[in-house]
Amino acid sequence: MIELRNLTKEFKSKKDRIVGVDNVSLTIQTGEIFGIVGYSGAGKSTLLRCMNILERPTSGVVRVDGVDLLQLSSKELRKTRQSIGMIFQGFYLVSSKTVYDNVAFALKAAGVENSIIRERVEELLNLVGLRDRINQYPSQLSGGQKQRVSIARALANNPKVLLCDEATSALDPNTTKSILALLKKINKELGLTIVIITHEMEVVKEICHRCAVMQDGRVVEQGSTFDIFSSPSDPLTKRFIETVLSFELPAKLLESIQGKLVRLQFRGDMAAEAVVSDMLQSFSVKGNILHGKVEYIQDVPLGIFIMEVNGDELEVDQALDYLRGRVSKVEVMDNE
Ligand SMILES: Nc1ncnc2c1ncn2[C@@H]1O[C@H](COP(=O)(O)OP(=O)(O)OP(=O)(O)O)[C@@H](O)[C@H]1O
Repeated sequence: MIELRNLTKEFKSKKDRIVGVDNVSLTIQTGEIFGIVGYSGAGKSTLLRCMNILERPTSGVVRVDGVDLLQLSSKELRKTRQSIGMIFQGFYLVSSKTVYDNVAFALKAAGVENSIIRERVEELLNLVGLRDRINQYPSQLSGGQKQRVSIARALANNPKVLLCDEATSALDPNTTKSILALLKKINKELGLTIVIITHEMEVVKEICHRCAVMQDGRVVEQGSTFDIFSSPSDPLTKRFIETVLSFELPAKLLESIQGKLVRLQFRGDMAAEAVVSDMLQSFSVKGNILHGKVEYIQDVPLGIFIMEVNGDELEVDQALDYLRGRVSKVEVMDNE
């Protein structure tokens, strides 16, 4: 478990005082994948780097598995850091070393006996699907393959936690998916706690069990990924969600709308069509579905439909009240 209590990090120069992280408290459970999202400058990297004291907080508490990292001596901290692996957007592989040596380096640095290093490196490269590249150099690998090597290196000393600093931001969408699938696999197979910082909500949707949204050094909202996607409350969170769940209706279509434009949200596996057809049978209104999709958030379906409802105003309001009783959210949209 990672516990951050009232964590603040200030950067001071002669002229300025910048607050990178501002009084953040978070608890990340053992074995979960936790996402931290925010725009550039929100404080994500600083917060992540405070989790292994690469950045020393100005105040607050950082506890990993009950150990207060700020109370450790430098030697104890170096030892503890071996249980916290980290990967980065820029991979940081040593270009003059082979894949084997890049991974073996982490084991040698931790004082692992030479006799078992080869076997361990092969095991790690099998895990990340790169056993056949063992003698190649980083320049001979694609971005996704380089990130796989850096994951193998980060896992070399059996960490309990893996911190990922924008690990997929330099990769194309397909490669991003494959790296996220690998992170999901190691989370499941090794029970590893993973913390991911990203500015892409798609990454959170894909693999995070829970997430926090950051702005100006503060956490503005946190919760389960499904709850954050289905009921975001902070305006910034809403903006992030729209990057994944937005519906653009053509201007021409919006102009032609006579009735009320309504957004229905279905949680889980409620049958959207059945609810709408029941409504049409029970009230003398006309309904027309204009857009809709079902997104899977952590394997739970979240359905969103946009429809026009036409008819006598009172009848339309009653029909919408009926919908409110059957689906998780009904919003009347502005069609200007
Ligand atoms: N070493 C530093 N010295 C001074 N200010 C810093 C330092 N590191 C970060 N900051 C400042 O702290 C704030 C948070 O930066 P941080 O890099 O943590 O944000 P971020 O959300 O990770 O953004 P990005 O994705 O662009 O890295 C910013 O205002 C940044 O300029």
